[in-house]
Amino acid sequence: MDLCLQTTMSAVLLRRTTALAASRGRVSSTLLPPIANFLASRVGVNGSVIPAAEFGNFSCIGVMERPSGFGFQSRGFHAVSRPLNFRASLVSLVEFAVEECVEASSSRSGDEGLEIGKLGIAPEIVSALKKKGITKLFPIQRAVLEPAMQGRDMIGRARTGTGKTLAFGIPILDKIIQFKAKKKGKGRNPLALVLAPTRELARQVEKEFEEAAPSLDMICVYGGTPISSQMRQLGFGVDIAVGTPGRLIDLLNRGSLNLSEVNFVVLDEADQMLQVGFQEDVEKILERLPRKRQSMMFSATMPSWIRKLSQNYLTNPLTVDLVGDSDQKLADGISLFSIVADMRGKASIIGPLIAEHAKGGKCIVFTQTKRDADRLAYAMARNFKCEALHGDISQSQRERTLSGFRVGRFNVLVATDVAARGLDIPNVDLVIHFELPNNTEIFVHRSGRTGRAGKKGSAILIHTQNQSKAVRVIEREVGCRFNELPRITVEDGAHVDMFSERGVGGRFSSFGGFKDPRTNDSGRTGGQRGPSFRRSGDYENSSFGRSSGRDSFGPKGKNGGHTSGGFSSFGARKSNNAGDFRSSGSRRSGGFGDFDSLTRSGGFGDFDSGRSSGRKSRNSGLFGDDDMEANQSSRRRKF
Ligand SMILES: Nc1ncnc2c1ncn2[C@@H]1O[C@H](COP(=O)(O)OP(=O)(O)OP(=O)(O)O)[C@@H](O)[C@H]1O
Repeated sequence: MDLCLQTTMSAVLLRRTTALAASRGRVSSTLLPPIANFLASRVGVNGSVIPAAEFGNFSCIGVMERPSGFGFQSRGFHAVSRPLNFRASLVSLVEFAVEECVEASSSRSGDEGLEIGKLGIAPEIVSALKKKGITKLFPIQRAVLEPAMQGRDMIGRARTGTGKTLAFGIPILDKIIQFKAKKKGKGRNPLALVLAPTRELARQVEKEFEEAAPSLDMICVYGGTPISSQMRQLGFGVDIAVGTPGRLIDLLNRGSLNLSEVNFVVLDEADQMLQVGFQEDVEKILERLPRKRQSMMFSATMPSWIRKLSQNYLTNPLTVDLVGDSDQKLADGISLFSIVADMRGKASIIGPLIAEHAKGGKCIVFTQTKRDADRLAYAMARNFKCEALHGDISQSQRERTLSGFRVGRFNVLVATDVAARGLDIPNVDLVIHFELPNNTEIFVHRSGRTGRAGKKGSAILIHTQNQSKAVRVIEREVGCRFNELPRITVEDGAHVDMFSERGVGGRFSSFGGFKDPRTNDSGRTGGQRGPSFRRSGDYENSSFGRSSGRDSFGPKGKNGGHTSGGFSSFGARKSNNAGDFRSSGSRRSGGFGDFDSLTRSGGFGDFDSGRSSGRKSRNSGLFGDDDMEANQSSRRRKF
């Protein structure tokens, strides 16, 4: 019988679940079946349903079906475990965790009992996580743990920075540790494979796995690094392989990588992995995996097309969606701002924005193109210690740049969307969208580099007056509201010109990591060294903090608040020339010229209509040799 595993529960049902839990006070574990039956009867699902709950702004939809028996028996993996392929003690303890989810929804109170140490997870993982200060499961981890331990295929969606890596990591690591303990031997071929879209993300996932399960042997494979050492390491034997598709295919083709024993495969950032142009590579890899395996897809964004497409790769997938369709899709801690600037003045307002909003922490500025990342980083180097990150930068420099940013050697990273997804860098307090992203998914991911793991942060979208309509589209699609910042005027002397030929091409166009060529100042990290500015009264009075619901949509008009006078010490030059870039003669293909597409495409509201039109061309030099930084100039802007 076809087990209907993807069940949509309406908000009403969620509330009923919550109300049910609340009406009974502390929900005992014995209530789970009645709740499940209640939900099942309402939604007409023939099976059991994990209660849904709300965690603050998290709408938790956890739907579970009867055990399908689909698992790992074919390889004898965990063959001696219970019918559901996991240890009985864990079952009851995970039920307890679910119970607490229900309770949390009613009381919004603490989550005692969710301690990882009490869930029957391998002690090695428990103590390793404890060392990192991780002692309790985050909601997505709670929701995923039980079905993942059962061996269920699944689609997992939760907001950025909410712990998806460990959500799929803990069950996989636990199973492999148990398996190895029983087998008492060293595995040769990987038992788990995680595919990530960028090298940096692959490394991060590997690191997180390694830290959580130090006894397991991991390999991380990606381009731009010598393949021979990866081949050697594979020869010694590994438990888990993490990598980007291009290098994985290379290793497969050379016969160094054998995926025939993979029991678990994860597509991290699945919606990017399955975009047109990238999907073929992923498929080539999936074809080499055993048919019987557990497959999971995770992302903070799951456009409708991916749910349909996922049927090709997953068997009876369970959807665990903590975002939902109607809710706002950004992490709770992110305050959103927008600011109008004309094309030429944009670079000049970044300094004031950083000084005001980064609060001494780190800032990532996202550009649309690699060239603009170089130009802007170069131009900003006058006042800030900053570096560029994009796919044309050598891998070794990319790694130096990222680690320098992590440790605070410099505090401003100017990056293309190669850094938009997944990267978990501590203390990023501010994200600046220097240009509109191509679609709302990218907006969500870029913004999600701040406000992670319950922390607070700000994201500022810079746009021209002409792009106001696109900003409204983002608000609608993401379910958020921008607080508009007063326009910033810049004094002539303080103008940052990213279009002067000094910063174009040549020296800085294909590598990052440059220092301020003029001051050679290496003392301050991220501090503003440039012209001073001050806040206007307007600015102080503007309301900060993202409004999370429609009720808080203020009375401010669409473009209200564009008063001059913000940062009045810059005030000599007041820019009213929105759009004048087009006539400046500096227009480059694929760069700001893209903004024209706003008027050309006329395509608002098509965010969910299909996949990105990004194309991958290994030979074009527009991509790293294997990761998935899209060629920005070839992408169709959806706004
Ligand atoms: N249970 C937990 N308790 C405390 N911190 C946690 C927990 N789980 C994960 N974290 C931390 O939260 C941060 C964000 O986790 P992670 O990178 O997995 O988020 P994500 O949901 O994958 O984000 P993105 O969608 O941006 O990829 C990491 O620093 C991670 O170590």
